Amino acid sequence: MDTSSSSSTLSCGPVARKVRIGFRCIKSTDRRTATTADSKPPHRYPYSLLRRATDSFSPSRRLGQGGFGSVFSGSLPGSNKPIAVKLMDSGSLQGEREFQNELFFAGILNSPLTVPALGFSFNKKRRRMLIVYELMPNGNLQDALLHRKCTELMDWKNRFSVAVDIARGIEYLHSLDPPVIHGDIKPSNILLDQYFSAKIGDFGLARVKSENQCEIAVFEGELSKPNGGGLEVAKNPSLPPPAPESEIATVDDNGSVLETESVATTGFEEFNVNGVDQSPESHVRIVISETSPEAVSASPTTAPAAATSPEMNFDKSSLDSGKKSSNKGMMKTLSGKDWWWKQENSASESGRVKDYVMEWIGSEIKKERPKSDWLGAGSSSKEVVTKPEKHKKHNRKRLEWWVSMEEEKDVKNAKKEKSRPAREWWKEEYCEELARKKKKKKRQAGNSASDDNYSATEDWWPKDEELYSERKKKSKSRSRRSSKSSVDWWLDGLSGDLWRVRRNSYDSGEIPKSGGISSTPSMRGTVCYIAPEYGGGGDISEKCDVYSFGVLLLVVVAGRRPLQVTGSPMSEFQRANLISWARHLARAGKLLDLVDQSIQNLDKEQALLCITVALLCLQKSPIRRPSMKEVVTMLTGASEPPQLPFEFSPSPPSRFPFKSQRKGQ
Ligand SMILES: Nc1ncnc2c1ncn2[C@@H]1O[C@H](COP(=O)(O)OP(=O)(O)OP(=O)(O)O)[C@@H](O)[C@H]1O
Repeated sequence: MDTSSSSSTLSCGPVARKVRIGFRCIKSTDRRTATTADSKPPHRYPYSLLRRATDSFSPSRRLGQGGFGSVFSGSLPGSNKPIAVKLMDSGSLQGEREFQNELFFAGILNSPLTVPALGFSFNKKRRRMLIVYELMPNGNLQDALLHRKCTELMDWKNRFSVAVDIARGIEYLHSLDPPVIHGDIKPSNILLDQYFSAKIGDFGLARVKSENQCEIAVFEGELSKPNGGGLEVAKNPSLPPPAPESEIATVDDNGSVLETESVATTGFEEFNVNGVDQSPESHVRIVISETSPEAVSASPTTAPAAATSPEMNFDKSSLDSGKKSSNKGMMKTLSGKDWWWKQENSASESGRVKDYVMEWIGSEIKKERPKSDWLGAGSSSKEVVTKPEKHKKHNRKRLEWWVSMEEEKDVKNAKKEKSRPAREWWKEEYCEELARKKKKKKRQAGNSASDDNYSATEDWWPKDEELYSERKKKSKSRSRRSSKSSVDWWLDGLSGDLWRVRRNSYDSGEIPKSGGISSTPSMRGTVCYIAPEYGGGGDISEKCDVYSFGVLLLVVVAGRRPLQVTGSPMSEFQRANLISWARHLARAGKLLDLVDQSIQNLDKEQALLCITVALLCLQKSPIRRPSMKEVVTMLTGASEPPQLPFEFSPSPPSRFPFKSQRKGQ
């Protein structure tokens, strides 16, 4: 593996510590190879051993609380390697599913950029599930940066290094085939080792990109022109176009078909929804790629959708060969990491993950499984069963045990979510527009507020009709909220039941805690970090992680939460929403105002670069966001970031949203 890192001794802080400040140079391909080669099934530890190792899960050893339980520090007898034991509380089906998910990914991921998992344990009697990780001595980034304010992280070089580590980590996940989407990128899921190197953790909500998911690729400028030629012109204005399916098969070295790929092209107007402009240079290509059955099974909630094979137009010319070959390699990677399914054949003693999950949920699955299951066994759909299809079916059958009782509910929930209208109120980028219109109306009505500051602020926080009506419906909660200010109400909207996402006050800011528990059923992601399209019930894609990374990058640079209401004067109030604030500063040409004042040895250029990259990642339209690969090249200086979109270009002070429009006209 091509891994190199440089270290230097940090002069700040009470004790000089060795902190890595260089960048590891790990190519994606190297990582994949390394992952395959080093991969070992997680070890199954006796429950009693882990209980002893953590002093019976002593509160004094508690490192933190997550969505499905607590994490404890400990040490195994005869080993000087400290461990972190994640203990799932009993009785939570959601937690159970996340646990299985996390364990699955713990087994297939093996990179210096992710938190290393050592094994797992299970106690049937107590209904306890445990995952054992290497202990990350510097805890999570949220805590280190915002609570403990570690001196190490007050040095710009280290902070920037953390940002690059995270970007590389996500890039690594996306570079796998099929790509792994983390789905919950946020500072508390980033853990710091003894050198303050950042590693991605908590794969409870991670997903392998599903079979039918659209991979949206946008190429801009040079990138948009394959072979330096002209733009590909969209042929199919609608998605999915009714046409016979065409496929490309990816074969392994022995000539066996590993996967097939159906491809379609479409016009960018397809994505030109919600008034998002597409630059003339942009175009969109949609690749509908099939993943392996293993991948489908790893993604319980997305799998049902994957069962229905879409009929897509196929445009061979639009397939780039690089993609095909990389797919081939990556498919092999996943197959090579097939320990999960192959454990039956292994001579391994107690490390039978499958057995243990069978033990845990097997009988319940039999009881609860629907007759026509989406994994293929009871499929009634008309299909010509080709050899590879047969092979797939066989695999699918083998994986049936993966289905948990919650699946059916999830499918229903997902359908409901999709039929719901997009949350208008999330469209922060249009807040300004709204604010302008409202102001104009007010003025026309002769109600121009005497206090400019007040009216600006009021407009700045969007009032959403939908939220308003939902609020009306919920009379109980309304009466509780009535005593709060409008901002409290808005914050409640963010954290509350309108989005069924993981909630974590710890991450987003001032949202009230609910006993420290951050998980809620169904949808994924954490408020403030979740991409708007996903919150609206859209498909999860790599671009969701890109968005979350954008928020995280701003948090790293600004040293504050994405939502922070201090209760101080109106001027503070305007900065409460970090994303909006960053956008406003971009327009005002004052991006550096966002930078954490406590940072030492600031490299202004790098800081500007980070904010610029963050704003690119935070574009509402997923297709306009850069890929993580592009993010890494920009952050490491291997490529120049493109110009910020027009709406972020500095404009005369009159356009600054918090000042009177009239003055500027
Ligand atoms: N390997 C580890 N080493 C050190 N601390 C850890 C480790 N794993 C987890 N922790 C600590 O335990 C906390 C809880 O972790 P967990 O992944 O369960 O939940 P979370 O990410 O904080 O919350 P959520 O479930 O909402 O995503 C983390 O924030 C971190 O502080």
